[in-house]
Amino acid sequence: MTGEQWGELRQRLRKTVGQNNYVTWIEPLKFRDLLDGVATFDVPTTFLGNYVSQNFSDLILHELHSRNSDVRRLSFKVVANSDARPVEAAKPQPVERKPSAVSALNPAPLDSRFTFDTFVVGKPNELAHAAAKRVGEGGPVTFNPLFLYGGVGLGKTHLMHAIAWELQARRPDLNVLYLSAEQFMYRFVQALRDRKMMDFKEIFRSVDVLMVDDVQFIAGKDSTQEEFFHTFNALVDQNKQIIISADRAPGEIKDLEERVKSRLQCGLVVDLHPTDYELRLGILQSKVEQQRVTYPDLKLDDGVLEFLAHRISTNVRVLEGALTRLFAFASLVGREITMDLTQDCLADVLRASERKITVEEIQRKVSEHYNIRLSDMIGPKRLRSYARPRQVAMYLCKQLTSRSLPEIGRRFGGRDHTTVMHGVRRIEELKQQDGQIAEDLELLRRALEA
Ligand SMILES: Nc1ncnc2c1ncn2[C@@H]1O[C@H](COP(=O)(O)OP(=O)(O)OP(=O)(O)O)[C@@H](O)[C@H]1O
Repeated sequence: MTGEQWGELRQRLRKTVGQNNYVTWIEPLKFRDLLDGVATFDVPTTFLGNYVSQNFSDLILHELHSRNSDVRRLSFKVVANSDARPVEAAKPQPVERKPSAVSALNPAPLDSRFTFDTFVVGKPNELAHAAAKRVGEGGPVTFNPLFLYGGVGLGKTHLMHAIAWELQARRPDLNVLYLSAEQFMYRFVQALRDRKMMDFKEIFRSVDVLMVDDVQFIAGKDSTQEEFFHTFNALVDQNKQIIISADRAPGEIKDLEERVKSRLQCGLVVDLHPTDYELRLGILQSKVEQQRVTYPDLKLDDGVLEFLAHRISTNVRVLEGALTRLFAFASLVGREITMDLTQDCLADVLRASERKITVEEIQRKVSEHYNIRLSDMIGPKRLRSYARPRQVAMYLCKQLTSRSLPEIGRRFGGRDHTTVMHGVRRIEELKQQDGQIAEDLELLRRALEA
């Protein structure tokens, strides 16, 4: 690609993203060069680079590919000051280094923000952090597997990525493969379908470190579990490190075969406990530092962080989102971050965390809204007139409560968490395509948060 071609492409992007987005996000990108399939752009701030990479890189790559460009990845370099720091695209580097068979797997990319440097340690997560650090050193395998578990948004994925980054830096000779259990299953099914099981086995058995996120996903999937079990054993026999995460302890994962459970338990099992006030405050302070890169002059009143750490105790993701919104809002309206502004800007988040919305409330509101009986929503009937409201309710439970998918499943007549996941995804899709559903969701959300 040349600067001129980028100029043309920008004009096409203007049509796709609309004038406002174009002026705010696309116009400031200055094409720098294209090297080894990586197109680099100069950007004025880290924030802009991150935002574009998270929200527009797929679109830009799509446009490039439709023009037969051989750009594989985008990278953004901050040029506001002399020590330009590269900001990698949000979905950038695959973990693996060697151009070996592993690269054919195209596993989950790592998030460049999830490193040990950005992970704040406190009482609730100190053991998990210490164990992850140890594994990240890449020394002799002492516990196998390392099994990390904990509730939603408590940092499991963050720690897994941090281990992978650390290993990549310290031991570039190792083949590190990170993927979600869902991707493991997907690869497995694909290999079966394409009659490429030998390749599949070879790839998985040739890694030095295997990391599987959200392993609860394979519960109830018999043949995937079976294959996972064999892969697991083969790697342990070769003394290769395995790291697993899940939303609960191995023994508590329903529909997981006993032999898999006991395998998972035989290494070091550590949990991430719900955050306490001190940890939340520490995380907020560290996130403020990060926001400072984008908003160096924004004034933050004393007491605001303490207030947020007290009031938002659901999970770290919510806390983080609240802070990002607060900074963006204050900067847009050109005001200091005072307590008043905080309460104004985060009214919905504060309300939601103040008044814990329960699964039962959601079920009741949704059944009233669709005029069906509560028992029909929870019961086994599969008619669309019950199934759709049920999926809407599941979706809202996932969005508005901190319940895990298995927990939600249990409250919907003992359904499997994969049924919930399917329901949630379906509504996510419909929300985009069906105005009526989008409106229903919005109404219900407002009614529940009121
Ligand atoms: N101790 C921490 N320090 C800094 N950031 C944290 C910490 N714990 C969690 N976070 C941040 O909170 C967000 C959610 O974390 P993460 O995705 O790792 O959660 P998870 O446990 O994998 O959740 P899920 O069950 O939803 O997959 C991430 O942006 C992560 O960086």
